Order: sequence, then structure tokens, then C-alpha cells
Amino acid sequence: MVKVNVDMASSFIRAVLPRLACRHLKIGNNCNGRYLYGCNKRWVSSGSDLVQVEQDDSDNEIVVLKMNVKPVNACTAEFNNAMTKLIKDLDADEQSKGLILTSTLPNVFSAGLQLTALHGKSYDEIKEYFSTFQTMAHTLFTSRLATVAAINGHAIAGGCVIALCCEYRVMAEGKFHNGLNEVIVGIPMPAWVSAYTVYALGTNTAEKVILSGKKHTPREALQVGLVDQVVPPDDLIQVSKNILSDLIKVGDYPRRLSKERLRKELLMFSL
Ligand SMILES: CC/C=C\C/C=C\C/C=C\C=C\CC(=O)SCCNC(=O)CCNC(=O)[C@H](O)C(C)(C)COP(=O)(O)OP(=O)(O)OC[C@H]1O[C@@H](n2cnc3c(N)ncnc32)[C@H](O)[C@@H]1OP(=O)(O)O
Repeated sequence: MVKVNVDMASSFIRAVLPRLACRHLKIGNNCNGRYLYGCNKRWVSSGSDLVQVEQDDSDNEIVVLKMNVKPVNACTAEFNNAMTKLIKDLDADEQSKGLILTSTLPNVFSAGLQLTALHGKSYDEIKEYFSTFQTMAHTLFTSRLATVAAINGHAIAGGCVIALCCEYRVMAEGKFHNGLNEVIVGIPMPAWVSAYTVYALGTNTAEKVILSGKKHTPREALQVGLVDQVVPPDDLIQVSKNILSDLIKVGDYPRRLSKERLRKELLMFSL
């Protein structure tokens, strides 16, 4: 079990992080607001309009969630909470078997945490904000659904984490980056993100990916295991659907229980 010095992390959040984060991006507070709500399933309600929901098949087995937080799918607290609620609703619906996660934006899957949410905020506010992201990631990671990330653009830091929570990751070819640049931004990698990365990549590669903070091209991301497949952009959704269809062919109960057993150990990691 990884030991984490919580006091050190707390002082870091309190004192350094807000300044580092904003220096990194050179941004002010550009958090704005409301976007179209695309939900067409009566039992799915995020209570928000930041994720579009599409049914993919007549059996309602496959759902496509499209992140829709312009301009770069930065994970606002509202978005994190909406995603958590949607995934929990889908988990509770026995008809649903699989989930494809992608973005409405043409070149960005997700830019990760909303750096502006850290600017000028109190320790408690930042802590609360972080916890909304962590809850969303844990909910996706442990979802009983089969999950595929269809990465249609940049997937940076928290955006890469969201993809790592999925069972399978397909990325579009293009001038996009995928990586965990937390150490470059100035965020010591939380143990739970490291644990998820080790789970997906293996310890040795995860360490290199995390400690370098490198942003990978799609081909490089494939080499290190951040993604499982790279495809032409036009094929991304169809390939993801094919993978998902194969994944959900397996008997639901043994699959669900095996996924739970494989992944639940990792929930012991917090900061
Ligand atoms: C101690 C810690 C304890 C607990 C932590 C708990 C959880 C942690 C788990 C994971 C941690 C994750 C850390 C992060 O995610 S930090 C975020 C790091 N993200 C980045 O570094 C990406 C930065 N963005 C980019 O590189 C680019 O924007 C791009 C490649 C995604 C897209 O490039 P474009 O050229 O298409 O667009 P831009 O002109 O650059 O941007 C448009 C617009 O969007 C603003 N913006 C970009 N990224 C963010 C962001 N992450 N948050 C807020 N806003 C963002 C950018 O400033 C532009 O705004 P303006 O139009 O100028 O207003």
C-alpha cells in the first residue's frame, strides 16, 4: 500500500497549486456555462447539460456519452457531478450493457481538470473540487458497464485519466496529444491516479509516463499502452462500437463480477 503524506499534499494544495496552475495556462477565469442537453433516455438525467447522451441501438444496450464542455472539455465540478450521476443511472439500468465515451468537440477529448477552478479558491473549495473529479473517475472505473473511450482529440492529464478509467481506449490519428502532464503543471500525481495508470500500463511504463509528464502522439500513446488502438478519425466510433459489441457478448454476470474483483482493490488509494 502506498503511503502518502497528506499534510504535505494539503500544504501544497493550499500554497502552491493555484499559482502554478494558472501560470501554466496563462488564463483568467473563463468558466462559463450552459450547453445543449442531448439526453434522449427517460431514465438518464444528469441534472445538467454538459454531457450529451445518445442511444446507439434499438435494444438500448449501448450508450454514447459525449462530453460537451466548450471549448476544451475542462472538467468543471458541474461536469464531474453530471458524469457521476449519468454513470450511476446507467449502472442501475439493467438494459444498459456498454458505454462509449467521447467528445462533441472536433479536436479535444478533454483538457483535464479545469485549471481556472483552482485560481483564487480556498483550500476547502479546491479540495471539494478535486473530490468531484475523483468521484467521477472512481464511478467510471468501477462501472458495471463495458466501457470504451473513443479519444477523438487531445486527452491531457485528467482527460487522459478519464480514458484510463475505461476498459479499452481507441484514439483517432491526428495532431493530438495524449499524456499525463501533471508533474509539468505542478500537481504531484495522486496515488489513485498512479494506481489506475499502473493497472493499465504496468508499473515500469507507468512510472516513465507519469514522471516524464510527456504528451504523446497517438502512435507513441499506442506504444506505451495509453491507448489500445489508433484508427482514422472517421472510423473511430464504428471501431469503438465493434469493440464494445464484442465486450458485451460475454455473459453479463461473470463479466460484471470479474471486473469488480479486478478493480475494487484499487479503490483503497486516495490522495
Ligand atoms: C495534490 C492533488 C490532489 C488531488 C487531485 C485530484 C485529482 C487529480 C487527478 C488528476 C489530475 C489532473 C490534473 C489536470 O488535469 S491539470 C490540467 C492539465 N491540462 C493541460 O495542461 C491542458 C492545457 N490545455 C491545452 O494544452 C490546450 O488547451 C489543448 C491542447 C487541450 C487544446 O488546444 P487548443 O489550441 O485547441 O485550445 P487553447 O487555445 O489552448 O484553449 C482554448 C481555451 O481553453 C482554455 N483551457 C485550456 N485548457 C484548459 C483547462 N485545463 N482548464 C481551463 N481552461 C482551459 C484556454 O485557456 C483557452 O481559453 P481562452 O480562449 O484563452 O479564454
